[in-house]
Amino acid sequence: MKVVKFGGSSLASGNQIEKVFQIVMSDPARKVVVVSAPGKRFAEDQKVTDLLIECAERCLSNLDSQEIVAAVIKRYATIAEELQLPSEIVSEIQADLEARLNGDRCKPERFIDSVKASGEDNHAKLVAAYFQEQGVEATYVNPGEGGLLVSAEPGNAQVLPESYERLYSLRDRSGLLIFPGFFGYSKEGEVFTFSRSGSDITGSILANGLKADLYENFTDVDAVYSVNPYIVKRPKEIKELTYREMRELSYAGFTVLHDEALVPAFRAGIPVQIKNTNNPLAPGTRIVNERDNTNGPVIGIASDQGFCSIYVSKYLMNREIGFGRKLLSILEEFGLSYEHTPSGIDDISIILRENQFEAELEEEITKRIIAELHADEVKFEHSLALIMVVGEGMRHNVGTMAKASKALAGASVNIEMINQGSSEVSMMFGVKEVDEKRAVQALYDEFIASVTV
Ligand SMILES: Nc1ncnc2c1ncn2[C@@H]1O[C@H](COP(=O)(O)OP(=O)(O)O)[C@@H](O)[C@H]1O
Ligand SMILES: N[C@@H](CC(=O)OP(=O)(O)O)C(=O)O
Repeated sequence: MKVVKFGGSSLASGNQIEKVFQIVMSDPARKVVVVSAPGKRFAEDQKVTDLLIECAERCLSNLDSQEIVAAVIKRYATIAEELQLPSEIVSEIQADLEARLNGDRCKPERFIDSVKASGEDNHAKLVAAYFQEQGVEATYVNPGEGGLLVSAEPGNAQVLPESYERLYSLRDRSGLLIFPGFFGYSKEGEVFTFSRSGSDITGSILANGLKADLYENFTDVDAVYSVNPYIVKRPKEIKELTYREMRELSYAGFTVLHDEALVPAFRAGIPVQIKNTNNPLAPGTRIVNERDNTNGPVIGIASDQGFCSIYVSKYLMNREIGFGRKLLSILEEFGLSYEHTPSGIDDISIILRENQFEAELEEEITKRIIAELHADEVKFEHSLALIMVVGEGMRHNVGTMAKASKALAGASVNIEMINQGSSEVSMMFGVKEVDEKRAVQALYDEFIASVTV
């Protein structure tokens, strides 16, 4: 039995949904279909989820949202028309969205989640209606009724462990099950969404809960490429990679799969297959527990922008008990989360996402670190990109770091920081954002383009 998830791009139009129908029907093992909200049909298009967020935020600010509501409804109406579905389905979607927009606004973040979740919820109903029109037994499943319980964290929900057992009973239902991605219900019965792109997480949870043989994730590319195709033209496709490799890569910028979408499948030992809705015969990429190391030390190179570092130095920092804890607790008090902490004898850098900062906060943090930790120097550095070089083979190869540094030097890229992950499957380089593309290309040429598999 297979759980199959289709992303927003795969469900963006009537024509795309027809392809989805053909794919699902071509394999009787495909039992559960997880759907996203309609995504972009072309580069400048807007995702329905983005429209819904804008709509909810306008409502909260008491601004007129009629135009955006109309744009959302138009997306569904166009799809329904293309699929020749009766117009009642669109009226139901409109009534549902209006009810949500007229709902309780006392807790703004929960209000936003309820509106946001309507994108997948209503699309699952529409997709189920289309399958039924084709004479197929297909039922929409509400995540609350189906057993997907999540923590009450708006926009960042986590699955509750008891969900898995509850979801198992979905196996007994007959026909296809059309399940909306991206959200679940708290124990109190309220809607909470995962973080953005979280329909991938729903698919993985369902694969685990239903003990599926395979979790297929259909998107708009033939495979996971060894590097972001927007940075390097026609990069090599990855045939197979491990959960650990993919988790590191998706965390570091391979947006093709949400970085939290691997753990549920991994825990149940279920392979994940990335496939293309627009080219379903392409084999895609398989994510498994172990693979043969046939590709050299590096399998993929991911990068992401928008980081900053706080560099703190103090002579004899290494001998001061509790220095790191005190430093991190200052950040905790400001509600900041950090990504990495490379350190030396007398210094430490803390890498954070830049979007958490405003200029005044920077000043306050600097003052507190100097006053409370008596640091010799505190320095903020902005506009950094992190590049993650990933591969299980790195554990068995000497000299990977030296080769990477040489490649970066050859491209005149200055390395701002280096961090070798304890897992030994990744190596991270911090560079200036302006150098990101050049650095990725140089590393790709060194480790991937030159290797023949
Ligand atoms: N290394 C990579 N391999 C493949 N796709 C990548 C990679 N890095 C980033 N992407 C992007 O991920 C996109 C697919 O993810 P996403 O847009 O979330 O699709 P969906 O709508 O199916 O959820 C691709 O179109 C591509 O632009
Ligand atoms: N629609 C949600 C959830 C999701 O997973 O979407 P997509 O499959 O289009 O990445 C979002 O945009 O965040």
